[in-house]
Amino acid sequence: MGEVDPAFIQEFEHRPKLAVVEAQGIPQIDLSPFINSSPPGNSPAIEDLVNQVRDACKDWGFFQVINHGVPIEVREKLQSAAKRFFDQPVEEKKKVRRSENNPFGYYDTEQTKNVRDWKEVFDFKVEVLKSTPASYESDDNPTPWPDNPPEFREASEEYLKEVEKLAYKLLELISLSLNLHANRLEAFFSKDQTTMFRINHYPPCPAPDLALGVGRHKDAGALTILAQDDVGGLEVKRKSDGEWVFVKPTPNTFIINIGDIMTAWSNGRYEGAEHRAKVNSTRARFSIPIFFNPSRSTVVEPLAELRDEGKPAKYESYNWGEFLAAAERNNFKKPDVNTQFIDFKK
Ligand SMILES: O=C(O)CCC(=O)C(=O)O
Ligand SMILES: [Fe+2]
Repeated sequence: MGEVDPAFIQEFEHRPKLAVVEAQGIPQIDLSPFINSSPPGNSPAIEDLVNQVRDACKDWGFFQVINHGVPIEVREKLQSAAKRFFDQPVEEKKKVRRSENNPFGYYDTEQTKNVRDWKEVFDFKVEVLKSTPASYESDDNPTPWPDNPPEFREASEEYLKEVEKLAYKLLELISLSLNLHANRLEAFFSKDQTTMFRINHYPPCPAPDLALGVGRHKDAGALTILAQDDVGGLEVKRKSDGEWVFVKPTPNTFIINIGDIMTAWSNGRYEGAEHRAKVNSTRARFSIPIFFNPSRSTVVEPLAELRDEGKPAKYESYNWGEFLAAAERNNFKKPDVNTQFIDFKK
């Protein structure tokens, strides 16, 4: 990306510190009791796991998981395909670029809060069997799959299949942690889900003290499952003191964070945390988030079981399909003028 264009420079208060705060990092949770038993019973191990998930969602909005059931080979295959794709000349990558009519594909001019991000991305559509026509805007845009590397599509689809299983397990755990039935959230995802799969590539940056790979933000969806490589750069804003905390890369873990939809469903019991990605001057970094999102027709609102007279709804209802359509439109033209989740806070 060459020298640092002023469009990448963060305002002074948002510039990253190069020193790393690592103490008291996000919780690490071992999913083995839940992954290995199907259906999971009511054992003390499960109860303990559910308690850990509840604490992590409340205190951090973020956690890491180990023994998550996703085979390492599937992840490695995608990581090497992604590297081969992004290693190509930019003209090659632009053959599959995002366009005004199709929000999927390659993109290298993303902004967060009106400042350019030092990254390039490839966004995939998660194909689902359509049982009903989408109610808001067509979502008929297929992913513009690149010819090279030839294994890119297969590696992506295999990875998605495995991570989706993990996502459903996490939805069950989160439901249990909110004292809901394990399957309470599943129906929101069962048809026309709008899950989005992204590969972020952060090239080395000559000014890692001025720019960010991704500026501070919260994820708008329900749940994000992120794989990061061994370079490191993700920072989470710790709720207890507002400090930016580095998420140390740990091999074969996934980073889970709750998004704004979960904040609304839980009626504020859980709240997604701000996070950002730093860059560095020597090593390129990759991260692969899957934004696990419900169907377009979902009306997002605090779940009935989690509101009553003592705890009235803290958020207005909103239509996810409309929200997403506005975000997709604005993202191409003028980022960050779209409706924000915070607008729905009562
Ligand atoms: O690269 C990372 O670690 C974070 C990426 C991220 O937050 C996002 O793509 O929403
Ligand atoms: Fe994010």
